[in-house]
Amino acid sequence: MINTVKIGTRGSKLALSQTQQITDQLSAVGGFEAEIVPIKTDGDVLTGPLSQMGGTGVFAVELRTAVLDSRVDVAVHSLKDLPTAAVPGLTLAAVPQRVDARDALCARDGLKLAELPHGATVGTGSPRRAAQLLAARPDLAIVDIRGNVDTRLARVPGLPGNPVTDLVPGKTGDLDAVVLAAAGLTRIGRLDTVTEFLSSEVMLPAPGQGALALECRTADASLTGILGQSLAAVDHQDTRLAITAERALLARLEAGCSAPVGAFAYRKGSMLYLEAVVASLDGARTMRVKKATDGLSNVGATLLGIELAEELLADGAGDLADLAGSAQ
Ligand SMILES: NCc1[nH]cc(CCC(=O)O)c1CC(=O)O
Repeated sequence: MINTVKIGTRGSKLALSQTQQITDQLSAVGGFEAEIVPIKTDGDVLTGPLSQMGGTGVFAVELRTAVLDSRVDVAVHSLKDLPTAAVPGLTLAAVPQRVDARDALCARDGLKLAELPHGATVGTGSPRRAAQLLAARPDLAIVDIRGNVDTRLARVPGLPGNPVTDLVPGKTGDLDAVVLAAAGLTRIGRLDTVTEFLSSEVMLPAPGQGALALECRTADASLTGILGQSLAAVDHQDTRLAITAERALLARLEAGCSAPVGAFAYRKGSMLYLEAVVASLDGARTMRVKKATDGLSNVGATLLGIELAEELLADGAGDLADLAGSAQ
């Protein structure tokens, strides 16, 4: 029997803030004490372009190991950073309600995407974002950036909340815009930097973007235990359906987290819709598909994802993009 529930998370400001919120909910529902335990992950330690670090799940592996080792009882992940392959001994016990899944443009001088000057510099480390930006605006100069959300925002001069800094190439104030997930900006209280929320016609988010994943040891997921019950209470069925479809598509494409693949699913009435895009890295060629199912179950959602992936593969998505997402 667990007395104090240990909740593992990455140590970034974003991770700590989202973990604090969900921990408050969990302990309120379960009536137990909870302690947040920051775990250092490879993704925090390694430097270099994220898209070249190879492999999937740099952020997730250490957290998962900590749960398996019983250093913590629950891991809180950003769902989009969680590899699709199941890990024996771990259960995805809760997927809380998703927040805004969109990507957001944070540009200087209040500019929107269409208003950026010809050849403007836009920072992102994500091939998915780069490809879709270039599909909309082939003239843009995409700059590979990484670091935490505040570090990325600091690259754009004059954004609300940025520290007052000079232009330092490669560091501060040197880009016209950056693109980040609206969810992350909300969670650290910096949504006021957004100059445009990118619509799904322009940019489909990463599978799972805006959602969290709570993993625990399979033995503790049982609904007879207080932890399993509390996790079940924060699970959100529509979000789980959506992310199940998105992740099934990603898995069937055998695409890594840095592949130029976007996907977004949502329930409307009695139907579950799934939209997806696969793009060449230069944005010159994109394939977009959409499909719906009335099978509102995890099996129905999984089949939807698989079927849409197979449509993309039959249309040649594998030739369009390096889906394994290794070298750029
Ligand atoms: N890969 C980094 C990452 N992982 C989760 C988020 C925040 C958004 C979310 O929870 O989906 C971010 C930052 C970003 O993409 O801007």
